[in-house]
Amino acid sequence: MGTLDDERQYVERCKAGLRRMLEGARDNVIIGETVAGDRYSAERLGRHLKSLAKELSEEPEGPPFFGRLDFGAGSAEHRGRAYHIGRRHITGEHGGPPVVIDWRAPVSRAFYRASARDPQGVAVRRRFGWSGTTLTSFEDERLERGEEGESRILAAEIERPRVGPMRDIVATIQPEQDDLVRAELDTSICVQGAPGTGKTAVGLHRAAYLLYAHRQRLERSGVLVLGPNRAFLGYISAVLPALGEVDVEQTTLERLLAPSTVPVPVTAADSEAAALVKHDVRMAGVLRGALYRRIAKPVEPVAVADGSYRWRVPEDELRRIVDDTRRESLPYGVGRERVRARIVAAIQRQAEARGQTAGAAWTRKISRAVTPFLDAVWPAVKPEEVLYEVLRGPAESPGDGALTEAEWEAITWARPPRSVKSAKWTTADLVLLDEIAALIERPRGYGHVIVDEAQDLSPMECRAVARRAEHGSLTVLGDLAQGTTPWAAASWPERMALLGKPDGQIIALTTGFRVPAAVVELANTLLAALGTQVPATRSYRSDGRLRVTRVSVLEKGVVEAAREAMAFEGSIGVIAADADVEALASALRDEGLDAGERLTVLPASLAKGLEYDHVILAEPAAVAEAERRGLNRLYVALTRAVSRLDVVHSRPLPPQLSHPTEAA
Ligand SMILES: Nc1ncnc2c1ncn2[C@@H]1O[C@H](COP(=O)(O)OP(=O)(O)OP(=O)(O)O)[C@@H](O)[C@H]1O
Repeated sequence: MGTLDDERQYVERCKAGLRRMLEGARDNVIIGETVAGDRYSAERLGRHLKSLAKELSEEPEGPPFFGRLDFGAGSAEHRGRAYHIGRRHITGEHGGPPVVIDWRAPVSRAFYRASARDPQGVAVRRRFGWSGTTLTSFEDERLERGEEGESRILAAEIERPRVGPMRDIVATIQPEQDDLVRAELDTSICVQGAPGTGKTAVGLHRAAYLLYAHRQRLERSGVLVLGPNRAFLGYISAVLPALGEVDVEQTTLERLLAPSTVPVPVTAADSEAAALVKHDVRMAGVLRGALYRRIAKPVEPVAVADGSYRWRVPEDELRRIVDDTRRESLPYGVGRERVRARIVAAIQRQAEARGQTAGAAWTRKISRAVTPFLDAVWPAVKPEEVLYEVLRGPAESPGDGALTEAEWEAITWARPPRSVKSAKWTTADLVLLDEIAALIERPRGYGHVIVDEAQDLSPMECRAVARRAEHGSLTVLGDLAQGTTPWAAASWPERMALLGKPDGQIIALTTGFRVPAAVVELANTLLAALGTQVPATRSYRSDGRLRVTRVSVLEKGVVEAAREAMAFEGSIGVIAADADVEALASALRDEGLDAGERLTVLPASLAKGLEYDHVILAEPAAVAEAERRGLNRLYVALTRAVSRLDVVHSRPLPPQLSHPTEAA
């Protein structure tokens, strides 16, 4: 079974294996550069090998493995074998079996799933403890003998003070999480989970798993991760590269849509009333109507001069062509070209009937000549031209009845810009422009899309995501209780339908790995007021501290709390209503408690998805009052702490939040 010394020697074998892989990769780069098939494949191969070599050489030297499985008599396939399991596969000596198996390989699954009740052939599961790159300990569970216990190494990992960006959880993925990580590629799933149940972690590990299990398919089609904002993306961006996956596109919906719609950044803002209408799913019908209204009935024949002859396609034939094409429900841009092709074909038939042969050059010439007709009946159009028309307001009658007069009024420009070019667009407009762009030409799709904080997506945003996953699958992550947008989801089945996957499975995660039990208890007192039905959760963490302090001057109280927090290890987040941030930041600065590596002052509106070891939540009442769904925002802010939460308030706590010291 191996002592600690044996295992340390094994670490050396792993290091040697990694060196061999690196040398091999470098040699291959040279070979790849000289063995050129065609230039394209040589370049591709070269790039691939270079990135492998680069990845291997730049990889931070972390522990080469975190676990080991020894299979016993109960396993037909692996009986008597032992495997070390790590973040990446490490090849063995002389073409022998690998010294470390990738955590995503089928055999590694038992590491996460085996239990005393269902040992899955595993005699012993070993977990390793590391201090940096030094192997310090291990723990064994003799599963075939029915031994299984709370792991200290697991508990230490979960309770470790947080610093810096998010880390991977490969060593400690829990069985209910593993189920989701390894769900089939073709299955779309929706994960409802309370704060800190590991939704984000699961989503990122699922991306890594899918790329491993379906590399070829997904390298072609791509994997996309969508997060709520840049701060969040910065926080999660290191996880996938640490797992060896560098080709996953991680972005926000706004950044994904902007380049394909308007090349300029968003410079205008909507009123809440306007945004509500623009994000409503009925806008899809309004936009479709506005686009297709551009198609006109042919009112004269097409006449094309060809040398001394003039070809004619009569009006009724043209009408038939336009009507037939419309019925085919093609994208608008494809429809236009289809009409062109059909007119050219009609002329070609006439030419052939006269004994003329139609070569490629002739066809091109006729195609071009048909353009003025096309421009009249099926004009080429840009998305912004269509939206410009819509936002100038309905011409005579208020559209097709999809919106009420008041709704039209809300979205109509008070002072319409003079031209499309001078129009200023809002973030909601980006979504509308994307909808129109997709009606004109189908957007690029992905093999798999992972959407985090999906409860905040509007119906129109859901459609934008759905389009990108039309031929792929989705992992939807969210928490109905953390919905803070005016259009936040009230139910998952409805959202999954809008996301184009009505049959997606909805699964709940119920164990929290971030927030200590005492803090969860306080946050949960808000749930009743949030009006959402979410499953109860249990916190894995019984440690941690909650302190609620009433002070007379908020800034002073926060400074005091921050000073005390500095005595502990780990990151500190001061979370406040957006309007209070500046004053608090300057008070902290004045006291020499500068925001830096350890301490961050952040507005409640940006706290979603993030976590800090120690959170100081300033004036909950101000957070709750700042917006319509302020209590949901407060729930988010209350659930960011890993070890300690300090609630500092000068005004009474919101009545929906019940805390014993307040009641007393
Ligand atoms: N199996 C696990 N082992 C160790 N740590 C874990 C595990 N699962 C989750 N965590 C940790 O718990 C914390 C919360 O995870 P994560 O951010 O993924 O939760 P979430 O459900 O997305 O939370 P929120 O709803 O607040 O955004 C992270 O620090 C994560 O690394």
